[in-house]
Amino acid sequence: MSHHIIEIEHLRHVYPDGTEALHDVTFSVTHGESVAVIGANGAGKSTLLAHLNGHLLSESGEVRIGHVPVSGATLEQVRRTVGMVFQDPDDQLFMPTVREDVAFGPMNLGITGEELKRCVADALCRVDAEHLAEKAPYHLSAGEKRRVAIATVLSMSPNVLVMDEPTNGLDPYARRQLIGLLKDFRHSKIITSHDLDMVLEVCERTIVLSGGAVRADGPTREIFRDERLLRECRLEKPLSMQGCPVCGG
Ligand SMILES: Nc1ncnc2c1ncn2[C@@H]1O[C@H](COP(=O)(O)OP(=O)(O)OP(=O)(O)O)[C@@H](O)[C@H]1O
Repeated sequence: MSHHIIEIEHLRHVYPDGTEALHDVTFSVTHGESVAVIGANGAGKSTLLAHLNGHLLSESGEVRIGHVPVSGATLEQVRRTVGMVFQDPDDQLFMPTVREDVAFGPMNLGITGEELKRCVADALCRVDAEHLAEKAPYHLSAGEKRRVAIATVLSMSPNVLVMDEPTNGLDPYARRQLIGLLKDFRHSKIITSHDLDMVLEVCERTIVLSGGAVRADGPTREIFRDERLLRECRLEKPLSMQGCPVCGG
């Protein structure tokens, strides 16, 4: 049996207007791995993530979750395994209250009664949002919305967590909390972000996309030490690796 939870082979994506957003992308992710996908604006990160739970379907190439090829026929099975947190929390929250939003996923999986209550309470607790349970999602601050959006995914206990720009809009305290949460999540995770300091802390492996293609794939610290690669892909070293601007150390 393959030890890969995600396998992507020769994936290409062309949008209806002819933009080739992904070009021959191939990589796999093993159980428990934390992988960052980084790249400049327009590099293809969100397009790649959308293929992992079938929001976009491949016309050319293949995406497999476990042994299951992602296709129209396998969407339900795939989405039980892959929990996706979107870049914009408003795409994830649509019920009258936070509690109902967090309960929506597990209810669809057939969970009811006390078990459902436990799932919801546990997910809200993990993102420190129990006090928001009865609030309307559209009344929440940007950071609160993001935490609740994460809870809607955690409540389904996914084996793979996929997050598009998870630290966007978070204040430093909430960002720090989120980093703790991500480090505690023991299953596989794939994260896109321009917050390269968070990437350095959370992900042991980094894939660099440039112009829709995989430009590099390796240990995060090695990728960030490669100044030429970063320059060519319009990226910058994380601040924590840039040394002290005063003493040069
Ligand atoms: N619906 C669409 N129709 C046409 N082109 C699109 C569409 N969505 C994205 N693109 C194009 O596909 C390419 C990749 O976009 P994508 O959103 O995947 O990049 P990204 O790396 O996530 O960028 P960012 O860091 O800005 O979020 C870009 O050239 C973008 O203009």
